[in-house]
Amino acid sequence: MALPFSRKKSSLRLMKAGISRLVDTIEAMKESVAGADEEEEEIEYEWVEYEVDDNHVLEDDEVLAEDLVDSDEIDEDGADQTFEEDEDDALPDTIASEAEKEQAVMAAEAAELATWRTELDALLKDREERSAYFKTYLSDSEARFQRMLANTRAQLAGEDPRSREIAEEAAKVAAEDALAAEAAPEPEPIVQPVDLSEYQVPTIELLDKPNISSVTLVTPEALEAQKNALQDAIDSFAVDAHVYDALIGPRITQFRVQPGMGVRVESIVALQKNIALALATTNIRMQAPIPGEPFVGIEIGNSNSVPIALRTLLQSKAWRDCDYEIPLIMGLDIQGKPIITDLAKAPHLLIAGATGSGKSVCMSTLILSMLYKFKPDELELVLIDPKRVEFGLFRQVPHLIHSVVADAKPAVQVLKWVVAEMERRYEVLAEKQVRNIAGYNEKAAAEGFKKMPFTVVIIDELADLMMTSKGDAEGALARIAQLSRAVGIHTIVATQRPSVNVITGIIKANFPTRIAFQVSSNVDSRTILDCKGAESLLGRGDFLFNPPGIARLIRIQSPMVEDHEIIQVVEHISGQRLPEFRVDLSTVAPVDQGGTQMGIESIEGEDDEALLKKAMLTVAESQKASTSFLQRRLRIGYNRAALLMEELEDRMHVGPQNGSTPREVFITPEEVEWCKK
Ligand SMILES: Nc1ncnc2c1ncn2[C@@H]1O[C@H](COP(=O)(O)OP(=O)(O)OP(=O)(O)O)[C@@H](O)[C@H]1O
Repeated sequence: MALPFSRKKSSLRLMKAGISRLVDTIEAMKESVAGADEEEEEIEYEWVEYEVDDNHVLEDDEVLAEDLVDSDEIDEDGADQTFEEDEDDALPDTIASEAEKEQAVMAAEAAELATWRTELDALLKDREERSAYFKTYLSDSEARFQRMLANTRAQLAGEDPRSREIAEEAAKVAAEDALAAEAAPEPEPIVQPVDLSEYQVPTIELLDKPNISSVTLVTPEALEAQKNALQDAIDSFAVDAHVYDALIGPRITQFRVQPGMGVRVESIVALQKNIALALATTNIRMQAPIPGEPFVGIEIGNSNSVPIALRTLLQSKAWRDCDYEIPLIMGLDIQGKPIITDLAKAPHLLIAGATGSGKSVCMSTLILSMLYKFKPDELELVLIDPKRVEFGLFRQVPHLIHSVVADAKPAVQVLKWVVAEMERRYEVLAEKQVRNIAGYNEKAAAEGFKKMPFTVVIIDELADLMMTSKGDAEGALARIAQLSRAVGIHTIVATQRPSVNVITGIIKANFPTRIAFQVSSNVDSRTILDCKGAESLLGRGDFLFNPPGIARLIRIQSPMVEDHEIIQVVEHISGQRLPEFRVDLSTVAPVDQGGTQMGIESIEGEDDEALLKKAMLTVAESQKASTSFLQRRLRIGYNRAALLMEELEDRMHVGPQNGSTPREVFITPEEVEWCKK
């Protein structure tokens, strides 16, 4: 048990006194033993003197040896044997036993002494430690005191002591950094800095000139004829509404119809099929009402149309005056007004539409608008093209940080890399104490360090990624979509399969800005836009867009870009600089192969094939097709039943969902007899 220092000190004093007393005792004993030896020698010596002096004349008081002892006790030499024996035996025995005792006592005391010495050593060590601690404490206190003194002096001199402290701290950190920098070699920069001061963004001469002026979209006569046919159709159903006027757009004409007093807009909407019949057209779209206007809009395709040139839009005032962070050219609206959106605000874009509806052309337009705006050090591009045909023309673009990804598996890995890059960027922002990329780039301009580029990931077919590894692809996309806006990472994702297996709830929730090209059914339209309408589009670049922050859809015609235009632009910029790929997939975890269980492919798995056969038999025999019906009859979950129903629809065994009307069933029990085998 450790004693308090004061008590240890006093016990030390006591021990010291005890030791000195013990040493005195030992010395005294030693002296007494030595004294006894000397005494013995003296006696013997005196005895020899008596022997030698034969002629000695006795004095009165002297006694002869013969008087003291019997004559037989004295030998011939006169020596007294008895006495000699007594002296030899008795005296050394006493002394020896005495010495033994003393030795035992000494050994015991030496052991005690050793114990005391150990304790003493421990106490001394403890004392040394305390002394070292108090020395450090003292020097710290002195430093603190000096600081206080300096602060007080600074205050007296009218300075802010905190600024001095901050400066001192900064100097300390700088010194530590310098030491660390000396110790660790400078890491190789991933991308070698390249002088881009000479870099020229492409000129509009590289794009084709528009020839829209030479085409009459709708002749006045045709317009008048359409207007009359529309009015007749409305009148023939005894609905009080008046065709007010028409707006002629690049692809469609919108007739604005004003309902009469007390007429419900629904009564006009109900005439959609009849109006299509009267105008001998298929694709009619109605807006009831046109947001913010007292009209119902009836949109009919123009008899003539001409592709819109990207060049026209790049020359427009809207583009030139645009101050968006990442401006994207979308196209022309119904009135022929250029529509440009800001990807930084979107901040991600989901594009869906049937095959051939114009998605790839639209994505090429979006890429070109970025290439016309950004230098390679301002924008990084990642192009994922599982179809292998769409982005091939862009493979030399210097903005690319990975070669165009053609396979789904590496594509998912690239997405994982983007997640890691996003996290790295957050650390960089934190280091510079800024909240987002805009703040970082402002600071970079003010302080002269390198700006952070925007990164845009463009995926041409999401379905392929979802089939390869649904879990990983969906997880990575959701994570990027949720968090990457602040660090300047954006995604544009397209698919031609607008089913719930591809555009899942998670994807939809994270991609609020969506584009719907023409789709085959209103169910697909609802999957993409949460409302019908995309099934009535005209195809070839005609799309509906819900812009960020606006709660209504805009109908837009996308510009057309031909392959030779893309080639010319890419040659122009790649002639100045070639891409330097910095994405390192070896740093990313491998792709999870188990992610397809819930995907589209799962229907085609062994167990699911059996389930699909059961579903076909059930639907054919009952002539009923609804998800909840399948759910009950096959005793499966809702998601699985919905997946089966979708598959039945894809295989044209059942019709599409049409509001509350039951789906049509196109298969008979005889046709699916084979499913029983
Ligand atoms: N904006 C447009 N203006 C005029 N024509 C267009 C436009 N967009 C597309 N087209 C026409 O439609 C065709 C198909 O377009 P695109 O390849 O973009 O379709 P897609 O939706 O990507 O099809 P898929 O999903 O099969 O790749 C084009 O070759 C072109 O002829």
